[in-house]
Amino acid sequence: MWDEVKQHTGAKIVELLAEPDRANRFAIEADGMRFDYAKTSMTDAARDALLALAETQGVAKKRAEMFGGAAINETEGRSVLHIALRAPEDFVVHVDGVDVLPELRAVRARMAAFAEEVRSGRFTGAGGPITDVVNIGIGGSHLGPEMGTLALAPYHDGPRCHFVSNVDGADIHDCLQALDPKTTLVIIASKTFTTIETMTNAETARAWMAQAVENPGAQFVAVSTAEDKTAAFGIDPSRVFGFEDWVGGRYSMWGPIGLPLMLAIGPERFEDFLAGGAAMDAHFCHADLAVNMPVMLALVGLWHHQVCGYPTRAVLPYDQRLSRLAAYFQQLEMESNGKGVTMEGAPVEGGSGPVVWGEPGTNGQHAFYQLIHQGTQVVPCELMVAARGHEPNLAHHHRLLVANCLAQSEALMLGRDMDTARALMRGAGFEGAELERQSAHRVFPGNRPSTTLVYDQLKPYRLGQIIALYEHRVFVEGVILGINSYDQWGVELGKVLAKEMEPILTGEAAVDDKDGSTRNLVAFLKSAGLN
Ligand SMILES: O=P(O)(O)OC[C@H]1O[C@](O)(CO)[C@@H](O)[C@@H]1O
Repeated sequence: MWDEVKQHTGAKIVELLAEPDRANRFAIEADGMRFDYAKTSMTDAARDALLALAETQGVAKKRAEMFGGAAINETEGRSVLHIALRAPEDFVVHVDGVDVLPELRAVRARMAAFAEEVRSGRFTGAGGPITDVVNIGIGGSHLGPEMGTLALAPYHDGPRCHFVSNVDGADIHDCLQALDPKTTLVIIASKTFTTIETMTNAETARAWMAQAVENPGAQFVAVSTAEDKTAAFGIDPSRVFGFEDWVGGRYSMWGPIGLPLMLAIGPERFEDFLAGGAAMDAHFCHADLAVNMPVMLALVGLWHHQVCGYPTRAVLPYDQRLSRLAAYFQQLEMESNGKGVTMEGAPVEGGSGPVVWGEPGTNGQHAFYQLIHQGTQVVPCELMVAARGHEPNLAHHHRLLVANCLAQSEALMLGRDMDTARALMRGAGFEGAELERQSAHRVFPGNRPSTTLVYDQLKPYRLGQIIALYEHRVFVEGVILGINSYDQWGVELGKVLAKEMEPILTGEAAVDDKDGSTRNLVAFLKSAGLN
């Protein structure tokens, strides 16, 4: 599948950029955002070949199937309809013959009414209006609301929101110790309401609240598809916000899982966030493939990993408030496309999705960028930055941020050759063998690819666009690879073995069946005070 595209590798980015109008022909501007992929080694011929692949692999057909409610998550027999959570008024989609939009809108209206009650102080805890909200969830029931709430901090005018995910007791301990149970609302967010981390933390939170509050259940909210289980936990149905199993966990922040974000920024701004997502959906559905942002972002991703063989990609937002974006994209991309077999069960050609990682700039520049510039493996960088921040009195900070973002992509591309390094070191007084040695350390190979996404400001609408852009990128990559991007069987085995392991630690089950390494680790932990 990749042979034709592979013939087009090896171009020098600076030479490509010297071609007429490359900077415009390898960029897409739509609805207030510009995606620049001119600083990659993708040639016109490579792009044509990749676009041909997108056509033959049926991206447009699959896209229509997804938006039409077909059960494209074939291994679980489910539709994939997170797009319905943010759909415009005139959108209609049926699942098993039922128009799903009215119910989704009814739940959103209930969420909004509840959020307004909490934000206005009409909904009270035992000690008065709610000051703090603790969201207990993990994976898709945690990363989206946490990332989004951090990202949109300038728009917060509701209660403070906190997030607990890890089963490590340190997480919930450190969160709760600063809070007053009488004015705290706890959201238990779990699609299945069975996830061990979330249910363990939920029990701990309930016990914490019961020490100070007569009816702790009254300060609990549940977000789940499993309404029988939320009832069994003792949460009144009026405070349960349900959603359907055709919304994948990592795609769920648009619906009730986004409740903490709605509480923090208010229902109206949450609607702006949804509108941004819907606008990206419209672009994805209607723009030609060659000028379609999610499609081209996906083709750049495939170009770098499956064609050029770069093992990872870095997400580098130049925005401190996007500090959890890389973690969010890690789940979105790696849980979706980290699959070794195609929908038919055959090995994936060219490998599954890459490792995704990153940190906000400029912090990363003083840490791992060394390897990105001079290490021996190429790391394609996905940069993003807003034209302006939210602190007009600190505009000079923001200018520096933007300057660094642009300078990094330039430095990665240009590099520094030996002659330039020699000139530099000669100027510093070196000569002979020492000049050669010192200069070698100051050479940058260059020709390192990056893409840059720019927009005016990180407001709710833009965040919605960015998240939907990456969701559809994952979809397109998955379709071309032939992967089911919407299941996650790879997380199951560890869960099963952890269940077996716990009784071994308490001594209720024997360790003898385990391998020697595990037996020794258990023995050491026990001798070191395992509790
Ligand atoms: O919302 P739940 O059912 O608690 O699941 C949390 C997360 O766990 C996973 O199933 C992985 O273990 C994710 O896909 C999901 O987002």
